[in-house]
Amino acid sequence: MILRLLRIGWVISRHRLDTLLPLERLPWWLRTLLWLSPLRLIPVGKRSRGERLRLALEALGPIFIKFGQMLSTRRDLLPEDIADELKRLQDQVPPFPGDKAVARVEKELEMTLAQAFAEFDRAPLASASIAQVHAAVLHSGEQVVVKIIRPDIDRVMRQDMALMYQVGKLLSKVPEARRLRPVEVIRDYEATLFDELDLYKEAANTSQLKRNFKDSPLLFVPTIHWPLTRRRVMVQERIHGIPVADTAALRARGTNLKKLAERGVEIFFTQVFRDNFFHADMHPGNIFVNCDDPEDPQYIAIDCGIVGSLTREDQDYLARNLLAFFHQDYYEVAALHIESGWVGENTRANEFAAAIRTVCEPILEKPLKDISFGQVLLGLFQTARRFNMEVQPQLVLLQKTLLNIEGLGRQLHPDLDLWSTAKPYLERWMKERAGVVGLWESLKRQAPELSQQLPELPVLAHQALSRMEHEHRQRHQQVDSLDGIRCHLQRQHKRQYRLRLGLILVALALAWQPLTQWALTQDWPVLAAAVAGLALLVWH
Ligand SMILES: Nc1ncnc2c1ncn2[C@@H]1O[C@H](COP(=O)(O)OP(=O)(O)OP(=O)(O)O)[C@@H](O)[C@H]1O
Repeated sequence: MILRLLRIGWVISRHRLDTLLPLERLPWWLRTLLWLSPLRLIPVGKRSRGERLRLALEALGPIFIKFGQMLSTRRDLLPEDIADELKRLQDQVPPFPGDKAVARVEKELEMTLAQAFAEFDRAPLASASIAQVHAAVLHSGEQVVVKIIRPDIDRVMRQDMALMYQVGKLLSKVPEARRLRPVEVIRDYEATLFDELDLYKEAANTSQLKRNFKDSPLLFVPTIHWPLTRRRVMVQERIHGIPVADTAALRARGTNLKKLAERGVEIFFTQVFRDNFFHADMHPGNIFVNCDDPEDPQYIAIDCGIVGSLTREDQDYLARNLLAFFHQDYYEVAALHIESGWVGENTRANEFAAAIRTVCEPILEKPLKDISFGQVLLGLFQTARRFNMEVQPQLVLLQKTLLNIEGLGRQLHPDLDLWSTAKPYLERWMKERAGVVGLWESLKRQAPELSQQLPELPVLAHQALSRMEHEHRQRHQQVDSLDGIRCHLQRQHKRQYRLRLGLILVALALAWQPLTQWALTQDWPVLAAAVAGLALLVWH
């Protein structure tokens, strides 16, 4: 541990990472310490700050490299130049010897290699920072790949994470760095990293994704061989597609690249909205194409270590946000952010809408094919951060995936028009979700809960109505003279009215039986009062 600490200290000094800190904002003791340190004698050199940080992370090994890679996607937290440089981080880790791989497999599976496989290639097919992949053949003759977690990774990871936390804690004492929430970011990273170490999780994600796209012409997911899968070893059907980044090979096969690019977008939206389960590590290394029929190309996805899903509410808000963007209704975007709780409820919607307009208008001015969805979301998150938006890890994951999909799609077909591919999908989804079928589905899902809450229903309905009333009044307070805002509020009011009516009807339907029993035992003045009360509730 001490040795590792010394090494880290040396790497930080050699690359003069101290110059990344805003000296004037540091506490006096740290400033003095840095000023007295012999570190200042090392020349900074001509390299940019981003480049120095990248080189330092590369020198520190896989855990730090992966951390840098994750940070590079957090453009909501990092300056552009550093994020760009971190994107270039490569994890070129030398493979571990085949014998070690075999020993690990035998130990995990508790059987000899010959018992498990008919053939096993000791030379790895691929090697990365966390795992190594070997080709093998099962006794059934089926070709598979065996993914094996690096033998020493647990120890290195525990050590490095402990050190990272120390650095994070130190950074959070510096006011300027505290804004970046270093400890939280490190905690997020740790969770992702531990997830990647657990191949059971990856295997389970893969199975789920496969089920979601069963028999789909859009996406193929290889099968997991569960009897030979453990926490540190995973056996999976071998695929033989063309890497999606190899556009030359795809062209040579006469692949319909436009269709392929559009299918990428469709898969993304299907995963996010239909299945609420999306592959969140969609970099080109994990995507292949089955070109058996070049006019009908099918994606193949591997490495489902990182997946994302949104809450139903976030899913809803996201769809409405995107549609509001299509219609350039910034006030609606702002209102949705407040309604969803993504930004504080005291945010002034009109100010927020103006800020979003400033960011988005220049982007949306461009021809459709040049608009980046991912950039729009990024711009939005950056704006929202100024309005104290809490960082939403799932949304950041989604935005990163969207950027990947977009980048990939445009590489395949530069004229890809993401908006028109996505818009009908979103509109259809919203209609289904808001329509009778959606309402019925949602009622069915909530039936057990509702039946438990039935006796409390009148109280709950009353609370919901009061809350709506309160929100409505609050919004009115925010009204200024802008006509657009008034229109918006009217729309909102109508929507709330419909919702309230719906709520009352649902409450009545569910409580119908006890209500009729109760009504039979009452005198007519009591009944008349109850009917009048209900009428008031609807009319008000
Ligand atoms: N089912 C498979 N069939 C054929 N090749 C595979 C399969 N799974 C993985 N590979 C090969 O192994 C490489 C690494 O696999 P994978 O992405 O799962 O590992 P990883 O350690 O998570 O890598 P990284 O995190 O860098 O993406 C792939 O790029 C691919 O070349």
